[in-house]
Amino acid sequence: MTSEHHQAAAPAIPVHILSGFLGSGKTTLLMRVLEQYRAEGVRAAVIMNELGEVNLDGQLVGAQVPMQELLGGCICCSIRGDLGLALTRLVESEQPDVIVIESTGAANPLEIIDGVTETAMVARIELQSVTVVVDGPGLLELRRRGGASLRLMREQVRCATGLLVNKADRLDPERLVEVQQLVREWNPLAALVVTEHCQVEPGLFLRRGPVAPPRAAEPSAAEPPAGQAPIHPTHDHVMAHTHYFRAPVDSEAFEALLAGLPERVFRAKGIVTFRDTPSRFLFQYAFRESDFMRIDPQGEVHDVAVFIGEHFSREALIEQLEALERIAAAEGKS
Ligand SMILES: Nc1nc2c(ncn2[C@@H]2O[C@H](COP(=O)(O)OP(=O)(O)OP(=O)(O)O)[C@@H](O)[C@H]2O)c(=O)[nH]1
Repeated sequence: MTSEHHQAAAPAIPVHILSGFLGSGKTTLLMRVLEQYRAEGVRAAVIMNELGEVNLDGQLVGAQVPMQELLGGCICCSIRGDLGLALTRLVESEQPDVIVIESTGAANPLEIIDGVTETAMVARIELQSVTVVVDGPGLLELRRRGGASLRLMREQVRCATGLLVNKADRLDPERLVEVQQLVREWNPLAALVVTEHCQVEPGLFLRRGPVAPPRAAEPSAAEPPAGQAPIHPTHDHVMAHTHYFRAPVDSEAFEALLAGLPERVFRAKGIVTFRDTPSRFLFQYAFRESDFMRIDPQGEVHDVAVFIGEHFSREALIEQLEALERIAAAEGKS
């Protein structure tokens, strides 16, 4: 029974899930949507889930937007119970007009959909959409390599009610068509737009109002086609390493470290202080592209870097990071 049939009951709060592979542009889209909500006077609340121990993207969300953080694990498994708790807490304390859940890029959206719908039995919420941001060049790279991450990306695409094929600026027209065809093969039903930096028309995604219920496109996840590996996504293979910097580092050496990251590290982000420039930076790295943004963090925020990828050598990375700190310390003394 819908809420209209209950004169006394307040309408359910729409919940939108924002999913997509590591570094695809979820936070970029979230910022746009929050800006839109703000302009329209819609009170939004956000749940952010990060694999690392710190929420760097949370730095970008303004203090006026109520936010619950689920850190150090993935909502679809290790901290799934926390999702229900975070949702009920937001409903009770903030009574927002809308709730957006940004999942980790490693999450299986089916599990999150389950988590939200389970909570909807006890809290006044209603799942309205699952928007998935696809990293265009990243998808082609993963397709070349195959494996568990490709299967996870496919599962995310299958669950979507809305799809953004993002980073179109980094694809030539043929490759862009290739990505669209692949995505359409996996999910023929969802609304699909091609974007650069998640620029979508206002109102296209994460809106209030009914949408088709999320469902996995055929063939179903439970029944993989004969001869194929089961497509139950697993992200046991995805690991995160969090490094807290003990000292400012040299900017060129740091950029060289990012440029030389092994292929298996898909994603890195963090806050760094460089010894050779005056301000602090939020850095982003996804599929070999890096980006630096000057920031002035509120409160006490450590310099930290989170690296996410598939079976990479944690020891080798730690050694490189420590070498960076040692060089900076030695040069500081001389
Ligand atoms: N070239 C290019 N870069 C983009 C585009 N969209 C986003 N980016 C960049 O990609 C990086 C990752 O973007 P985010 O929005 O943080 O991605 P995310 O999916 O939230 O990342 P995780 O939360 O770590 O999984 C940032 O440096 C963005 O500026 C795009 O269309 N083109």
